[in-house]
Amino acid sequence: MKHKFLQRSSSRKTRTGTIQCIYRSDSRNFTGGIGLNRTDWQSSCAILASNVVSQQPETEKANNSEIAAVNGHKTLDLAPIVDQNLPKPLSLIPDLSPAPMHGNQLRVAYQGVPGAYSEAAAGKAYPKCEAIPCDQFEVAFQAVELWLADRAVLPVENSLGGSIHRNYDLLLRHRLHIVGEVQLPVHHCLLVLPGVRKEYLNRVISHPQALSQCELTLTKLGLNVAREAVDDTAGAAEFIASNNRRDTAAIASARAAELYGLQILADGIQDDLGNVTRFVMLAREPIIPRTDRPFKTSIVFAHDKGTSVLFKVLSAFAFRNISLTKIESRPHRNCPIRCVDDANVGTAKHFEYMFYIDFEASMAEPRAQNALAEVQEFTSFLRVLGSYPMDMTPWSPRNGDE
Ligand SMILES: O=C(O)C(=O)Cc1ccccc1
Repeated sequence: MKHKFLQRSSSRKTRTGTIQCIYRSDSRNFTGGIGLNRTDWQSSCAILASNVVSQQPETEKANNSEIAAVNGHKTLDLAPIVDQNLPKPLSLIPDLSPAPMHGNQLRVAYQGVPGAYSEAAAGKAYPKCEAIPCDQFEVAFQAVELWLADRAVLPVENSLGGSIHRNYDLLLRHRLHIVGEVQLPVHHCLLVLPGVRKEYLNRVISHPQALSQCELTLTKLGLNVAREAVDDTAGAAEFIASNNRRDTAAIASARAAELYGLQILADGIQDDLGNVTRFVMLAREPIIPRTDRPFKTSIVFAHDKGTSVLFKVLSAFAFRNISLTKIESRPHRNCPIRCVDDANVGTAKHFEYMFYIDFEASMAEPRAQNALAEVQEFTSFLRVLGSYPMDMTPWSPRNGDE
């Protein structure tokens, strides 16, 4: 895996001819998508498939590697990198010069600097990829939208900390498709400059998820010092090294210690051995759903009014024996509050929500198509975020630690 840098841009490339989302024609307030009056899920899939094949032949190749990678036990194949050679993350894209050609190597944008867990997730999903560090998630999304990268990798949930809500919001704001997932066991270390002892420390810095995943252990270690959140774990390690901070420790990976010349003061400091983060892989085009291996599908929906909508939606899956692996609600950004007039009582305010559901079926399966056709009946907005192979990697506490 090699590195290069991307910068942020305020411009966007216009996209044409692909189905971004499928929702009812009476949906409003949402951009990005082609409305279909009455969903024919079979033909939608066929359209998706023909778009993929005709517009982007490279996707076929990537599909195969996507499917192979999530089912295999691949480890990151990274040669040690000298500090000065480490790339600085993309922050601003000053112009829209065309992306350099990289032959067949898949370019995967991630948020953070080398040594971040997202980089490890990119390596697990696409073992021979070129990982491209970006300073923000927005930049990683833009990198794909502007063809500077082929995939973006996004952490969405953690077994200890739960959903990473901001990233769910990003999925909705952008038009990328989920084309894969990886579950990465996360093994945190406490990193300091060589020779630094616990007693010298007055601050621990890291990504907010890492800080919350290690809270109890830090307290047990007697580290009742200030916690400070930074953008990514490896960035915290880099900060200590480049600023020679002998009063600060970082929570990051062993690989970050190696890359930035830090010492591991404590190893495996996550509060739970089974600390796993789930990442999704995003692409400009969806992959063709298949039925010959376990697939998962992610959807997001909203509803205008009506009672028991959630119950009805859940029953559409339950009646077809489709298991849900996730359900999450987020306040509705475009329409966060609903006022209900009641002549006697006045005006009541209700929060409005977007619901995210992951279910264990492929959009190529009639039962999934039928379930979504039914869900569409009860909802004002429905978007398929992606149908993709499930990460079936057998898991044990030390398997695949980064
Ligand atoms: O900061 C990183 O290294 C990330 O990739 C985000 C993250 C942080 C903590 C656990 C998993 C992912």
